[in-house]
Amino acid sequence: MSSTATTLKGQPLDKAVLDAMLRRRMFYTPSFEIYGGVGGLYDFGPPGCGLLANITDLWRKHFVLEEDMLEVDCTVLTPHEVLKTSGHVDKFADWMCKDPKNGEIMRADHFVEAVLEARLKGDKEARGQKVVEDTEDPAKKKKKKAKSEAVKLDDAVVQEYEEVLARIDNYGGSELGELIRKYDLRNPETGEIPSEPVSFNLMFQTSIGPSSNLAGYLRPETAQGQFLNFAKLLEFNQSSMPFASASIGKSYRNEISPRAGLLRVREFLMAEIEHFVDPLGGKKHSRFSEVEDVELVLLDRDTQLSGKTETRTVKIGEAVRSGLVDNETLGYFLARIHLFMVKIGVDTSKMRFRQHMANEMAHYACDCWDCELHTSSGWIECVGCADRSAYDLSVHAKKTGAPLVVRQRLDEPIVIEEWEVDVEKKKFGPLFKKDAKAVEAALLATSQEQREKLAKELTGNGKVVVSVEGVADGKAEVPAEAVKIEFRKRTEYTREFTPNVIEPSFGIGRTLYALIEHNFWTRGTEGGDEARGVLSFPPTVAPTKVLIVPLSSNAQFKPHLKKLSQRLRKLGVSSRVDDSSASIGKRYSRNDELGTPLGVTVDFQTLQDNTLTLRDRDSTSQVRAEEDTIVEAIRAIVDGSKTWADIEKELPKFEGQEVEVAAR
Ligand SMILES: Nc1ncnc2c1ncn2[C@@H]1O[C@H](COP(=O)(O)OP(=O)(O)OP(=O)(O)O)[C@@H](O)[C@H]1O
Repeated sequence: MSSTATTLKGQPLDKAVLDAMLRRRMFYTPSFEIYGGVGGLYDFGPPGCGLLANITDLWRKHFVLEEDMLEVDCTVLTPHEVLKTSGHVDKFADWMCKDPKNGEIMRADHFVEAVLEARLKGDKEARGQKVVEDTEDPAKKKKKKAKSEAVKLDDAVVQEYEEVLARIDNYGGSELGELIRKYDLRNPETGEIPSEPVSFNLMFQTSIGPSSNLAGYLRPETAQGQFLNFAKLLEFNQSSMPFASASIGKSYRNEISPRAGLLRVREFLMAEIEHFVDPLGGKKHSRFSEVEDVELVLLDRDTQLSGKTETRTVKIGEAVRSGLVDNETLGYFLARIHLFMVKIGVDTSKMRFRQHMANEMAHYACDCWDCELHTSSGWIECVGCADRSAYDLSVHAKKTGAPLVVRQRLDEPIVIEEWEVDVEKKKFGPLFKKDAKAVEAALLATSQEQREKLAKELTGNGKVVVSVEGVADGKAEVPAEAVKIEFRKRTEYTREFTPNVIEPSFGIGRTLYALIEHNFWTRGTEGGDEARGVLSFPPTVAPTKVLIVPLSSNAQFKPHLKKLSQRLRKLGVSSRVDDSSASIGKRYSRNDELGTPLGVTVDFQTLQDNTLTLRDRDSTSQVRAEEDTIVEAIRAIVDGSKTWADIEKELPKFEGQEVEVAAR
């Protein structure tokens, strides 16, 4: 597949034309623009809102309803302690470096990537080879600044650069610093080597309440709220496993250098699923057989490690059987993500699933695949699908002492001999006051080995000393009257385990933008005409489904327009009347740019026989029939039960207005 961006009809994508159209039609617009704007913040206009709402509605139907997921809506404001425990306070960071001359702050990995790519481009130019733009994600890069110079490189150097680029998401701060020094990477703007990369936490910090002593953050993902509600959700689900929770909501990340429109912003809509599964039994999925023949385009870890980006098309059943995808549940969700993307109108030739390399994975993940969509900004991660193992539930349980576990009745009881800790809760309160819970949690989180040692300490010294995070000196002394540690034998009738979590995490804004590019094309460029943009969204996601146009401003058309709008409204089909003075062709063109799939014209013949014309956005062909038939055709197209080709076969073709459209 070529990595240059093309339109739906294979034309080279003119980003400037598309951007101008999106601005003109107010899909989205920089926030606070009249104050100069703030990087990475965007407002959505009417068609953008329609598109967002339809994508999230389809998402809810495809995942939440189809799979009986338990939807929750948790708060954005999150106390420090929660995100400290989850690891975000310490690890949710990118590497940042600074130009010593002009003070410019850059994301270190993006900087290395941009400069190396510019050098490779220069090498190709020097060798007289064709340069293909956008080989990777320039949304991340200082593309404009990293201009290439036609300088030939050694073959070995080219290979080294390519290997670095294939693993660019894999480096830590010191490695990025080493690369900068080793390859003498300079900011093209100033000719300077940037400073050593330092870690920059991406969370927006705030304080909750007037006394400012409860530190908090705007959540960087919706996941934590779902984990903290796990025990209640399990109970809601009658303690039955596996099950999934889901949430749609805003998340916030203080990106170092937001750019490329909606692709890297500081406030964005996420739709996340946490599927809780028993870690024993190979993480099977009961509906895997329904998707095992779905073919996915995969870019695996080993291919990337060898510095390549070749993909292969594999049935997900095969990928799981061969161990390429770790387990059925992960595979099931990759296939379901693929099917969702197809449903909303993503071009499958511009979609791939890329496996994360070991160091690239988030601090909690044990296997991860990204669904990437190709755009004019290269390959963009739109969905991350990670196996987060038991990480989150375990750390929150350890910190709070809350039992974030599943208890299952065993068919055969088992006898267990082990060290047990009994805490005298009544003594703990007066002894440790506000730290009581943390001390208790620390004791209960001890391993069998530690308990054996502590038991000896308790008998020998009449007290134990345990490490407790967040208390003075990081330690607490627990006297023998407050705790018992004994080796006991017991019969278990239930099994207790911490579920593992498979998490598909969607960025709706990125998906929306990629969808726009995948459905964009232009017509009318033949014969020197100005290009007219079209967005060929599937009817289900199109912001407005029907444009209603009267032939002229004649007052006699008004009752028909009103009646038709009301009928469509009753069917739940969104429509807009355009009774402006522009020609019918212009009015249709305007709506082609908004992605409106159908157009109805009310003309003088309507007044006589109640017939209407119905126009298809993509082919511009039209049919004519009586109002009831047209309304039924609209309903069928919008709910997906019929296509335009079906309607064209059923209803008489109409040639009249097309002449006017074409002759504009
Ligand atoms: N700054 C952002 N702007 C828009 N969408 C985002 C942003 N960061 C993440 N997302 C979306 O949220 C999804 C899940 O987030 P995740 O933490 O996996 O992203 P990420 O790996 O940090 O992304 P990236 O590496 O591009 O920064 C991503 O697949 C993406 O669609």
